[in-house]
Amino acid sequence: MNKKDVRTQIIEEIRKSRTQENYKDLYNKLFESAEWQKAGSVGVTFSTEIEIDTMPIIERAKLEAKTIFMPKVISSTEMEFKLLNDLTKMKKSKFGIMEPENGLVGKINDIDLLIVPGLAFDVSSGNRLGFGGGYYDRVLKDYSGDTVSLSDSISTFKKSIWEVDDFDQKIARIIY
Ligand SMILES: Nc1nc2c(c(=O)[nH]1)N(C=O)[C@@H](CNc1ccc(C(=O)N[C@@H](CCC(=O)O)C(=O)O)cc1)CN2
Ligand SMILES: Nc1ncnc2c1ncn2[C@@H]1O[C@H](COP(=O)(O)OP(=O)(O)OP(=O)(O)O)[C@@H](O)[C@H]1O
Repeated sequence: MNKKDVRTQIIEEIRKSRTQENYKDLYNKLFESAEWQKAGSVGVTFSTEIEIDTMPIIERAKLEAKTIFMPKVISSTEMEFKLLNDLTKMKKSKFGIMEPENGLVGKINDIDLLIVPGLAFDVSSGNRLGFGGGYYDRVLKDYSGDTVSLSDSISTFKKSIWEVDDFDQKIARIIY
């Protein structure tokens, strides 16, 4: 199937049947992972209502005094990762995503662990289907740190049902 159709199908499924599945296991697996434990800095999004809530991850990172970076879209192809702290002002983007408005911009390879959002994951290959901006594909191309994604039952596939492109970047560890 083409990516667009798979996105539409998955978003529809999430809208009708994600009953705030119990994500505690996913968070716990993340916090127990070696990638998380050794990360001094993490890159994490501010989740939208159709995504797995990232607030527990942000809170835990704060508690563990990790440096937190959050993406902000700056053009149709680029996003930057801004340092998140008590001085950060958040603002809703035109795509409806809360993003940091101010703050230092981090270099991508200063981030030890990127928690990568997505709509669908092929857990056998690490292939990921995102929301269609290609933002993470571009970032991950030049990124050498660890990557983790959390995937609930709707988003988890044993094999990609979408067509995988050459520019698609794999996720090193999918927690599901
Ligand atoms: N919570 C969260 N934040 C995130 C991401 C994410 O997946 N989740 N991103 C992950 O990359 C980046 C933003 N991703 C975006 C992906 C697509 C479009 C976009 O162009 N949307 C168009 C429809 C495009 C299409 O249909 O192909 C639109 O809404 O009009 C915007 C932002 C950074 N922040
Ligand atoms: N490395 C790259 N260089 C140039 N263009 C790219 C690159 N990676 C992706 N793109 C472009 O981005 C567009 C969207 O890609 P794709 O549909 O795979 O996004 P996605 O991975 O689902 O989105 P996201 O990463 O934002 O969550 C594609 O049309 C592709 O042309």
